[in-house]
Amino acid sequence: RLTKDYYSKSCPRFFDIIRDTISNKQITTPTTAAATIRLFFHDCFSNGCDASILISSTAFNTAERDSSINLSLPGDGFDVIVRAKTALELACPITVSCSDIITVATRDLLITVGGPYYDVYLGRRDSRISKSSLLTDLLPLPSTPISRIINQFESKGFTIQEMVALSGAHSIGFSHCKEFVNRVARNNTGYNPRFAVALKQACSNYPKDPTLSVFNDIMTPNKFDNMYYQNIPKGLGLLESDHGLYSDPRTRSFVDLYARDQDLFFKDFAKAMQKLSLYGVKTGRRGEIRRRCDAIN
Ligand code: HEM
Ligand SMILES: [Ca+2]
Repeated sequence: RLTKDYYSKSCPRFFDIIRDTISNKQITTPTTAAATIRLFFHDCFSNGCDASILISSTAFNTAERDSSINLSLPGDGFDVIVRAKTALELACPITVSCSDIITVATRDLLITVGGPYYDVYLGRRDSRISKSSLLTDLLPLPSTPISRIINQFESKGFTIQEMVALSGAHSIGFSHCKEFVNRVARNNTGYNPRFAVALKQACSNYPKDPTLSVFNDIMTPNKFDNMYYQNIPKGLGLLESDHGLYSDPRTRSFVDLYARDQDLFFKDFAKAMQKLSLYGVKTGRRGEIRRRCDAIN
């Protein structure tokens, strides 16, 4: 029911407006791409791509964005969507859904950091609820065992290989020390010993300074490529869940595959992102076109 040309009549400049907004934002704030891709993942993985992640809490409701797992989502991801929505409301009022904006902004930002293109299907409607309490166990943590992560993806229709491909998003962006300091402190973690020392140093002032963070991919941190997979066998995977992909026989061969073949990784990542963008979408009366992305109409 979603179509590629959904806004061609009702908002002909839809794609141009989003592209202008994301380019300006990414040039001034290069962390925007990673921020938005993670925002998209967290929105889609919790009950479908319906922009429920953008809703602000009220006195009566604690929204998804205020659940502990989402507190580290960077403001720049939210900001770029709000900017695009503002521009789109001027051009075509109450026409474009916030969930379609997240989807297209994510695709376009991925390209600005060197990632692959994929077509997006449009016509999503936005959720009318966003509850922190509905998120329990839907999103993976770095400490979640790989078996459980596999289950979380399979229960949403994603194969093990698609899960490994999507994890390649950690080719860009960063993680706060809190997400991996426990692993650094342990023995036999699989870390390259020199990398472990460097991480200890980088996080030495933690938790006095909770903003301390490290690139997910220390080799090419700002470039979307297959370096993430090349790092893992060398003990340079940052999160326990990254390294875990090499410890489990079900995922290990895909890490090796994508480490050898960037074209295949790009092809599979693009396909999996398109599939993720269609997960649990709401159409018709099941959703609405929000006037503002941070509040239900
Ligand atoms: C497979 C299980 C996954 C786990 C356990 C996981 C966990 C995490 C954690 C803990 C961070 C650091 C957040 C912070 O400290 O600010 C992070 C960052 C990130 N994640 Fe994941 N993630 C997973 C899968 C994914 C997927 C499937 C995507 C997208 C398709 C994704 C995209 C990102 C991006 C782009 C960042 C960097 C964010 C930034 O720089 O602002 N992750 N992830
Ligand atoms: Ca990279």
